[in-house]
Amino acid sequence: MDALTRLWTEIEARRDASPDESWTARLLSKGPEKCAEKFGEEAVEAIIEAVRGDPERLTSEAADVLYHLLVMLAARGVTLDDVARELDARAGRSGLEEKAARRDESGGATG
Ligand SMILES: N=c1c2ncn([C@@H]3O[C@H](COP(=O)(O)OP(=O)(O)OP(=O)(O)O)[C@@H](O)[C@H]3O)c2ncn1[C@@H]1O[C@H](COP(=O)(O)O)[C@@H](O)[C@H]1O
Repeated sequence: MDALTRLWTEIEARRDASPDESWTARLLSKGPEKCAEKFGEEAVEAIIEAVRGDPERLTSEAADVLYHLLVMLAARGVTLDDVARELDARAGRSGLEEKAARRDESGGATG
């Protein structure tokens, strides 16, 4: 089992745990908005470490980001499988190609 799948399984298993015993349960009990806020904070911390350029600290912050991303998804009923399917659907299509297609659809607006 890969690390993300293991983590997702643990998060799902903590849904009904006591908020006194589980950080995941505590976060989920505060609602999706709080989970989203926490994800945002962790993302900013990862950005700071990416700019500073310390690989070990960035690795640690990236792990926090991935954990809090999964909790945010769980709070809104989106599964890791849902995201994996979306990624698979994009496989093999260059981001540049996808952006060009969107530009054509919107009549030439750039971004
Ligand atoms: N991967 C994680 C994980 N990453 C981060 N965190 C917690 O996220 C919390 C972040 O809180 P804070 O913002 O207060 O911490 P911080 O970012 O250091 O902020 P400052 O203190 O710097 O302000 C900390 O309590 C971390 O321990 C995690 N908590 C749990 N997991 C996984 O989830 C599983 C279930 O954990 P529980 O739900 O706690 O049983 C664990 O076995 C782990 O695998």
